[in-house]
Amino acid sequence: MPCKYRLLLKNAEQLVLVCRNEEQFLLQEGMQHLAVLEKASLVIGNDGFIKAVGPTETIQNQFSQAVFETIIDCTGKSVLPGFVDAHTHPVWAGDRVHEFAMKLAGATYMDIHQAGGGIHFTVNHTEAASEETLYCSFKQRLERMLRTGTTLVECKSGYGLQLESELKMLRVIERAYREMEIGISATYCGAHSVPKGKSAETAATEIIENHLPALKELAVNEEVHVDNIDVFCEKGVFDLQSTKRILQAGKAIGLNLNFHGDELNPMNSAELGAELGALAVSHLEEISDEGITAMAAAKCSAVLLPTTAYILRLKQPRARDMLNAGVIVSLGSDFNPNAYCFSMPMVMHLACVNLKMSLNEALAAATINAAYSLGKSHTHGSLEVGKQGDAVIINAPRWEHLIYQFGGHQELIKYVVIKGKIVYRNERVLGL
Ligand SMILES: N=CN[C@@H](CCC(=O)O)C(=O)O
Ligand SMILES: [Zn+2]
Repeated sequence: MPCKYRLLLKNAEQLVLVCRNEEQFLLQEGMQHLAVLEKASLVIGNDGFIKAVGPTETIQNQFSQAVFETIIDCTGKSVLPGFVDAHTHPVWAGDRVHEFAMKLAGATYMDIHQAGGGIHFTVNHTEAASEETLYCSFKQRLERMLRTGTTLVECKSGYGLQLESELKMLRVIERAYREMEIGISATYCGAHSVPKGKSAETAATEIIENHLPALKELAVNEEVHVDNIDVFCEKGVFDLQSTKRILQAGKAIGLNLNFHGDELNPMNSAELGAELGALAVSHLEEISDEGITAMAAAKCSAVLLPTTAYILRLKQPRARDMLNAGVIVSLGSDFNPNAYCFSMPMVMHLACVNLKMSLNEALAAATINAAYSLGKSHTHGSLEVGKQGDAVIINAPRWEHLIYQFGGHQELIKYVVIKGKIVYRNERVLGL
């Protein structure tokens, strides 16, 4: 009886493994020299995991008797690992296109927030929306992410703030986790803003005493699972002390710490993340030198979000200083009603041009390092034997085209594969 496999990706011009020695993250030199095979093939088994990767001829000989459910001829094409989007806010109602115009006219993010817009605007609309409505728009957003090559995405709650509304968002995320192919890392972000009429301190106490026990119970009953806990640690939102209390309580119920910090003002969030053993801190436009040193030593990943700095015209995160200091740099789209971008290829392009990262660094940050920031780099983020078979096949002989052609991903991406299944096939692919 011949052995059966789910998928063979045959004879790619370039097959980008990213890494080949089971690295959990890449730093410095490792990010500069990614593992890339020329004229290579990849085999994914019926369990959805990678069984073999190597030169076309070697794989052909090794699997000459095998039967494949699907074979994709990748001649003239390149294969990359599916992208990992390390930071998104994708469940909400009420877009903020009107605020985009206000920002272009000079209003700052905090001007709008303090006037009751921004997150508050979205919280009001999300509270009024039914679970079904939220699910429908969320599902479409996930499909749009998938079409840009994202195969694992971090999804935050955080437009509920009140327990019932936060739980509604988490149920919506859980439903997609169960029903959709795209991988999801779920984040409780009830401390995304301080509810009107409350102080940060009382809001923190409410979260610690009511929200977190409710999450714990839902997890025990296997109704809703949450992977990470997030806080918006910012001047005028949650101060350092309230952030610390919430994160410590989250850690005590087994959640990974992964929070917003040092975005608009220097808060010592990076130092706090390192001290508490956070997996990641996001934004970091205002990080201190000490924060950079502390994050590098603690192996706390910096999730950089080039779309936010671009849209809000903030100073750019100091990616080069972080990379030179040995910080594990990751990337996320920050998709939310303020930064309406689904596309990791565009995020990588912005990271190269505005954050001065190299192409290789940007790809490592959007794959293996982003997976690390979610505690998933043992299964995701590279094309290595034993890992989940998530891949992006582009119609170009060199993988760099996907970053180089700004916004060109819609015509370049031919297939997106998750666990060896084709989850997106693009009929609109054109030549270079
Ligand atoms: N900075 C805080 N949170 C989001 C924005 C959320 C919103 O404005 O709705 C961010 O990561 O950019
Ligand atoms: Zn965010």
